[in-house]
Amino acid sequence: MKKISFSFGASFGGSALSSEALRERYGARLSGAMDWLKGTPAEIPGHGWMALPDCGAGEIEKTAKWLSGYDSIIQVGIGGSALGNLMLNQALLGGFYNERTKGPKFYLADNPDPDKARSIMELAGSGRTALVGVSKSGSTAETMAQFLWFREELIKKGQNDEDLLVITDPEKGIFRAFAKAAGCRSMELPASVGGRYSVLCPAGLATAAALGIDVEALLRGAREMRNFLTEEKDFDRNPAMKAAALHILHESEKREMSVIMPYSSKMAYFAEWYAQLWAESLGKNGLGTTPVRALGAIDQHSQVQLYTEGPDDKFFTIICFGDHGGEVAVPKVEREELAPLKYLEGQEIGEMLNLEAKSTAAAIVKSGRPLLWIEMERLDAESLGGLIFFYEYLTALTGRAMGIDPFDQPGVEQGKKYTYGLMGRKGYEKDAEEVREWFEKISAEKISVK
Ligand SMILES: O=P(O)(O)OC[C@H]1O[C@](O)(CO)[C@@H](O)[C@@H]1O
Repeated sequence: MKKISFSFGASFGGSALSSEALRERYGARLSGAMDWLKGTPAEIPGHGWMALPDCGAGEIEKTAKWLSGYDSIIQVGIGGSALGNLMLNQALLGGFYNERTKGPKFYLADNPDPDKARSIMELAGSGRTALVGVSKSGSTAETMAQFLWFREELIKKGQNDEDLLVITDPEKGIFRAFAKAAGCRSMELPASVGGRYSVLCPAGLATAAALGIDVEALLRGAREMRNFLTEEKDFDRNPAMKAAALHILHESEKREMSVIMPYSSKMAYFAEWYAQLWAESLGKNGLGTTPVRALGAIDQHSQVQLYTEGPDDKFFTIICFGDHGGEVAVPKVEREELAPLKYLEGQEIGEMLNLEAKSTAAAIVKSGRPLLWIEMERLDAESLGGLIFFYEYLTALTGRAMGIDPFDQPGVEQGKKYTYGLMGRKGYEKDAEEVREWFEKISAEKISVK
């Protein structure tokens, strides 16, 4: 794995605590959380993601080979069953993949949006299409509704259940029952892995491998990061322990937002993926910090005013990349009226992005706000695997040290049940009744403007 470095020099901001006091206050609690994370999935439900880097890519590569024979792949899934794929594809294949590829085109239907679904089907055209359904629970309404619709569309164009792949719990759920009965291809989303921690299992990797992403390298990077983080006991040498302590400290001092701001267009979905991981894992029992996705340099021109002069309620992370690849340099400035732009002459745009990251970090720190600076030598599969594992471990560690379960999501389950009820699913009648009662309250005191 290429180097990933974590710089904590400006991570206290307005907090009066010193590094020594941070270690003293949180060190033992975090060591305890690390010991807890050494448990097994049998002892800790939802803990199976820690073993995923050891699973190997064998079965995934086999399925990927089959998928890559299609003209297009449509994946349906939402939340953890989509964001990991979107993140991997954007970070490692770059923009405009479908326009450039000689292999299958890839479409991900997450939000149930009729316009998007129709457009995907149109773009897939008359070529052969594989439909991949990803759902841990095998029952999420958005995913199941779209799966049923796309399946029907495939049948209309003469395809059948041999063109389906279902990735779901090994035993439970409607999806598994369907895969068994229909005899279609299926892969396991391990029972011990929750959706938002599932990117390094078939849920995230099967279609990624079909598009040419180096899955072995991703897993290798994750493995190296895991081995480092779980073996390094020294608080001052373990970036996950230090970062977890800082997040807890800042939350306790009312810095209740966690801003993540990578400086690369390829990492916009990384911030989305992180937001689910962080919010769904840690937002419990009245605790948690709100993840804020930002993207450099775009958000310099949108949010940085608030970051520097708004309330001191955020802990910032900026992620910067040593090598952006693809040389794009500003040409010679010859026209006289453009002379003030001569300072840009010969400058690399990728380098400009990095200088902007430094400038934004400096401006944030100058305004007294806390900031963690992460630098990745390169954005490749191995390093991304490392960064993914870092964030999964950091999240689990922070949650445990905060005294909450980082692997459940009872608050989202309620909304899912309400939707089932409103859509007439059997067994959820009481939920439907409840949501109607709440909605009476919500829709009172209405002001309509014609
Ligand atoms: O993979 P599933 O079970 O369809 O769930 C999709 C998403 O819905 C949630 O259960 C709730 O939003 C997430 O945890 C999960 O990633």
